[in-house]
Amino acid sequence: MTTQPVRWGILATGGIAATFTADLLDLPDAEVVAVASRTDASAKAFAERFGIPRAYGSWGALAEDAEVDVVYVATPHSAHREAAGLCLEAGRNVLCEKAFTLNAREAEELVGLARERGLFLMEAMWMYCNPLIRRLKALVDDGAIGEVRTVQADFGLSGPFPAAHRLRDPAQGGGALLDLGVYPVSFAQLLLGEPSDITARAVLSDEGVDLQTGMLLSWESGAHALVHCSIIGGTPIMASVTGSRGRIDIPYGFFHPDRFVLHRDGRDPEEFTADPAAGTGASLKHEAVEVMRCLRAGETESPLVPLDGSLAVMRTLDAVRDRIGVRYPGEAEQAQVATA
Ligand SMILES: NC(=O)C1=CN([C@@H]2O[C@H](COP(=O)(O)OP(=O)(O)OC[C@H]3O[C@@H](n4cnc5c(N)ncnc54)[C@H](OP(=O)(O)O)[C@@H]3O)[C@@H](O)[C@H]2O)C=CC1
Ligand SMILES: O=C1CO[C@H](CO)[C@@H](O)[C@@H]1O
Repeated sequence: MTTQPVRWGILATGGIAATFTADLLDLPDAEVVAVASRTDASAKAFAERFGIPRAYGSWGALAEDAEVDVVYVATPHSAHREAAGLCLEAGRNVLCEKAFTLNAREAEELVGLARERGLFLMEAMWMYCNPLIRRLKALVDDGAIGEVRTVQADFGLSGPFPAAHRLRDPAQGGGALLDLGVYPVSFAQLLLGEPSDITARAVLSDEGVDLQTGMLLSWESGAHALVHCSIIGGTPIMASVTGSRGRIDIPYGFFHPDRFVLHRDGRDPEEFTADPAAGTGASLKHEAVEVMRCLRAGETESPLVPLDGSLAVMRTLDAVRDRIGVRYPGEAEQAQVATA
């Protein structure tokens, strides 16, 4: 039996759009049929580079393309709501880059749209689709280290990122938290769910984005997560999960691992490594494969990256930003509308 390829549309032509498109083109059951940009020139250049048949100079034109099965939204965070919303309203399924949106309110709107229309929507939290992260979660859920007491995870890059870079620009949802902190927070919440208490401290830039943020997330069980992110310092980018009967350590690059070590109390350490046949940990193919599996199975949500999980992460990021005093342009007005 032959499988019809899933027809992808790419919305935006920046760094991750190119990486993801290259990975898609390597999958035999995926086809990239269209790309959209804010400008015709950029859409055409991207289409030529990757051999994509249709190039649109507007997001709306891609959203209206009924020959597209799913759109990958790869804009800066500030535009996820608008771009993904346009696509959902026009009847397209959507894979939307992390952080899912600027804030939980926007995320709820997208989830509402998708659920009302019976369309597929997923945050591109590729870490959750990584085979070793899935293995780690299964081990923890099966009690391999007992009851989880502490999660530690960090993601810091030294840059330097110039003031014009999206990571420093409030108008693009810049800062360490939404771009990098979303990984350690999502890691902790994968294992422990939504925290009941949140403490955070940050150093802010002159533009008002967080340069580095330290967070202590707490759960009623007594579990803690110590989480850190930075765009002014290259941290180890490691994670560990400590339980009542052992610990799991993930080395550098914890959010796309090729290896981790399980220490069960009283036993020799056990090493888990990626199956090379399944692709490297750093591949974005794992999430693309999951999206296509869901579409073929008629599932509108991925069990690996559930929408309620993405909403819970956005609520945590909102709470952290509330503690550290980061607000993005337009958010003050949104809050007034919401409470009016
Ligand atoms: N999964 C992963 O490993 C990674 C995920 N990401 C996520 O992907 C998203 C994009 O990041 P990245 O590709 O690094 O960003 P880039 O700045 O490289 O690209 C973003 C693209 O979005 C489009 N765009 C739409 N609106 C704007 C705007 N207001 N200002 C600037 N560009 C805009 C532009 O494309 P055009 O000119 O065609 O309109 C631009 O090229 C972010 O959400 C980020 O968190 C980023 C890196 C890695
Ligand atoms: O999601 C991401 C993964 O890592 C990148 C850097 O290495 C980040 O900039 C990015 O946004």
